[in-house]
Amino acid sequence: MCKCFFKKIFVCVEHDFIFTDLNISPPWRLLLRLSGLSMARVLSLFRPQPVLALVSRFKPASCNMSMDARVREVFTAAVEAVQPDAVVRQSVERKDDSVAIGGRRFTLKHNLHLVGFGKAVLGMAAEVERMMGDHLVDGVISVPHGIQQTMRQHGKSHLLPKENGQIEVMEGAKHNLPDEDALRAAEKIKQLAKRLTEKDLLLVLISGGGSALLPAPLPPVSLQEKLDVTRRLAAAGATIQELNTVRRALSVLKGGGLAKYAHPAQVVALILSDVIGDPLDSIASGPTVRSEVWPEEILSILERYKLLHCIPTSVKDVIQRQSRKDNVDESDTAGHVQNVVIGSNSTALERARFHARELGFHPVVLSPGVCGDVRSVSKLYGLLTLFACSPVEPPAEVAAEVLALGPEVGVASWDLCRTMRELGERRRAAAGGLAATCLLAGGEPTVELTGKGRGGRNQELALRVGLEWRGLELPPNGPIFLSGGTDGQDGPTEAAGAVTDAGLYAEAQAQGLDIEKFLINNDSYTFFSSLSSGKHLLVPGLTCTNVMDVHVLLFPSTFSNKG
Ligand SMILES: Nc1ncnc2c1ncn2[C@@H]1O[C@H](COP(=O)(O)OP(=O)(O)OP(=O)(O)O)[C@@H](O)[C@H]1O
Ligand SMILES: O=C(O)[C@H](O)CO
Repeated sequence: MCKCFFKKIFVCVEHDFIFTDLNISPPWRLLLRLSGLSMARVLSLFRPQPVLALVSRFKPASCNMSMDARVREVFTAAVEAVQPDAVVRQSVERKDDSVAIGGRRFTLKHNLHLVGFGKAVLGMAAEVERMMGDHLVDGVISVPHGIQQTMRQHGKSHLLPKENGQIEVMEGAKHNLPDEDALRAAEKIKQLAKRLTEKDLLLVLISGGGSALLPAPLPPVSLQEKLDVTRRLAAAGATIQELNTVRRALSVLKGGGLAKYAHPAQVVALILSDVIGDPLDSIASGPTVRSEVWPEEILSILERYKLLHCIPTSVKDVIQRQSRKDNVDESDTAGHVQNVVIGSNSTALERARFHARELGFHPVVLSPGVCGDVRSVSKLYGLLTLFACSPVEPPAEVAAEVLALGPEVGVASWDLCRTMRELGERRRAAAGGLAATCLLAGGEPTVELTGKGRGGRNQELALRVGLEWRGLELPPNGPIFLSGGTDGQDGPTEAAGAVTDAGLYAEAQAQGLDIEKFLINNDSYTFFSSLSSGKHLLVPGLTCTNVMDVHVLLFPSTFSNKG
């Protein structure tokens, strides 16, 4: 009886989830509920394209599904939540001749203009066109080289704007580096913004990769000079915040410059975040975010990475000239710019959490901000595995070790304590066995490149977790770990990441593969491709979105077949 009640509540929440996904307003929701239509029918009526993918998510969890299939399903659900069209649908509400975004309503009078830059904006633009195409006057988006063809090949044509519509799609920034094509796109975007009046509404679509797709160096700095500086900084290990602080200082459009050009039009930026903590000024270097440039700050970043002596004079001059560049004028504060984060790693983790529960696992979310070297991160997951799996209470030193790792991996003590407590409670409840639990995290760890092999941070992390598990006494049907990039591409490889189980080390040994040797050469892709015909690789193809990485660690139940 009690179980039935909770099931009903669960189904209601799940249905609300679908309604939100489809952007169906509350009165329609009520009508649809009363009509008794099945959710599959609702899905097919309102959104035929991804119907199969969504319907498949709502099939009951099969007891016969392998752990490998389940961990991959949780990842797929995470990526689905941040599909570019879905995030736009969920945050923009069109009603007659008006649109509500981020709690504000704007009147549409054939006054809508659109610009965008980043790896996910093609699909975002296609959805804006579907929802508001009748009021759209013009649009220019700057997207990665070759992305339209790739999307057609992957059967994702619904994420492409209409061929002869109002949106001009410009491809550039080959290999994620600013180039002449991206420069031309940036100039067109600037010109469009410049033409606007106070009657206009400019939608700015922003996602990861936007910095390289919107280059507009401040004269006399040339594109090549700016590229050289950012490249050297990246190679020296600068963080994305440091990199983009320098980019903002050398750019006409970054750091609020685009919003300044669009003034006095209303500017609304829809942002899909690919930076830990969603700092608005760092995502694509914040072209709609008011920013101040402090020469001392830029110079200290360049000094930190020992680059001060080798930067061109033009760059030095531009930095010194801006004693205090305030890129957005005061009218900005009067509310003509609105920045709205419409999707992030947390959005993906939230859906993953939901789906893990559907599959019968108790979800525990560690943090969406895991960073630091993959060695430290894999050590953390090794230690947390002890909390979930050890037959007796782990010694106090283990908790101390976890807490000591916190600052290195960007996770607060509070989150670590909460996670250890929850894992401990699950273990105690299972009285010496395992309780079906799903540990989730996200972020962007780093790899120190020492070799010349092929790999990526997700595959290397999965491999290192396999190594951490080597010495532990884990049940044969024990934990399974997945690390995957939500963009579908991990480093310069075809895979998004990999899946590791407790038997990985023995499996590699049996096939004559020396894990340590592969790790020294940063050759994780070659390792996983060679092991058991690549069955541990995660290869979803390009996903057309990017909210960094997702980590899923599943512990099965040893008390029922469910695990
Ligand atoms: N052989 C390798 N093994 C492990 N990691 C690698 C290897 N080669 C490159 N990498 C790492 O891959 C990262 C680049 O990967 P990727 O192209 O997925 O970038 P990204 O950060 O996801 O890009 P974006 O933020 O634009 O989506 C770099 O941090 C680099 O250190
Ligand atoms: O484009 C960029 O600057 C990075 O992807 C961070 O948003």
